[in-house]
Amino acid sequence: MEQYDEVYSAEDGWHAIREMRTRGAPAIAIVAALSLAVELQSTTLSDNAEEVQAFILEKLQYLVTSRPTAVNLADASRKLQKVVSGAAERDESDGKSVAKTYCDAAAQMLVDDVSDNQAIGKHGAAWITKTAGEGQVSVLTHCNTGSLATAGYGTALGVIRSLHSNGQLKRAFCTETRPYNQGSRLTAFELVHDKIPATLITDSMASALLKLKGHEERIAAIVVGADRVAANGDTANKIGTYQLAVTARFHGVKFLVAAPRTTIDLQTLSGVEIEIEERAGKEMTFIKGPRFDGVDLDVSHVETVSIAATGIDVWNPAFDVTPAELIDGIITEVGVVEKGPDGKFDLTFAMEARNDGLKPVTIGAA
Ligand SMILES: CSC[C@@H](O)[C@@H](O)C(=O)COP(=O)(O)O
Repeated sequence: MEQYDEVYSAEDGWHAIREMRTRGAPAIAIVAALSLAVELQSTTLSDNAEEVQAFILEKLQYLVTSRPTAVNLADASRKLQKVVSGAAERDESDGKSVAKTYCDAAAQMLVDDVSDNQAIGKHGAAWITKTAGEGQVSVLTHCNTGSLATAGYGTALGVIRSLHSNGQLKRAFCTETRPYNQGSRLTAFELVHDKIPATLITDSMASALLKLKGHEERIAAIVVGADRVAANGDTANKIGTYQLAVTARFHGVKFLVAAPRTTIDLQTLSGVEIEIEERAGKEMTFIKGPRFDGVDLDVSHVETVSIAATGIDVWNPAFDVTPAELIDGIITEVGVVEKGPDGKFDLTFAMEARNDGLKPVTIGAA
């Protein structure tokens, strides 16, 4: 079932993010930025440029409080604040022109995210096929990193889309991604929608999949998204990512992180500095689904049912941090960043690389 929620204000955007009606690091940033753009268009604004600037800054600061782990939102807020400050300082500026500059910059973020994802898909697919050699390959992914988590196309799912459109994909495997089931609800939906050959597994089946079917299915890589990549390459992503990286290393399967550079945070030096969001225990102890009368499912009646003993204590971190040492490459829109001879990632180089065609970069094998 597809349903669209309408967002008219920064407050609507904040709630859509906090309540996870929109989620995924890049999508959170874009929805936040656009929610304020919509509000600006329907608000009677002051003619005074500085007053409008102050209004926008206050709303951006509020939006950033919606969820802590994904850095894209803080990054977008910082960039938009800069754009707005520049507009307010221009001699001829007035309130309306400051608001228009904001709205144009927010709309451009949407456009840029889609093209960045397509470039990520292309670089990731090239790296994987070059590393795996002749023939089609399979890939395992976690959580949802597709059109429902970004402005469109997706990051890790963009790599899968790119492999599929090149005729290089044998099969995509996706985890259920407990406790919120982004894999079975969202990734599986996107894979079925795009008619990509795909198989759903529970999170606990990943090691068995690599051991029992890795060879036969030619599972060349586990590719995941990211909510924040620290300067040393440590990566915060959906809970369960870390254990996938451990099992990938044990089974000799490549482990790749696919993320636009808006997800790379050079201010955060390593994973220990990343704040991990803890969510309500009810996400684990209850599940939503159609009413079941013992024989048939009644899809017209969705109900929430308890799947755990009442009273049990629950720990529900939404993300974990995968140490850089377990990551083989970070796929960005300018190329795949590999470790240098010292065994470390140099993400500064990727952040400085240009993607406007003036100074093409090739990082890694892509
Ligand atoms: C391209 S999205 C990358 C990550 O944001 C994604 O894998 C993820 O962890 C999303 O978490 P969520 O809690 O659903 O917002």
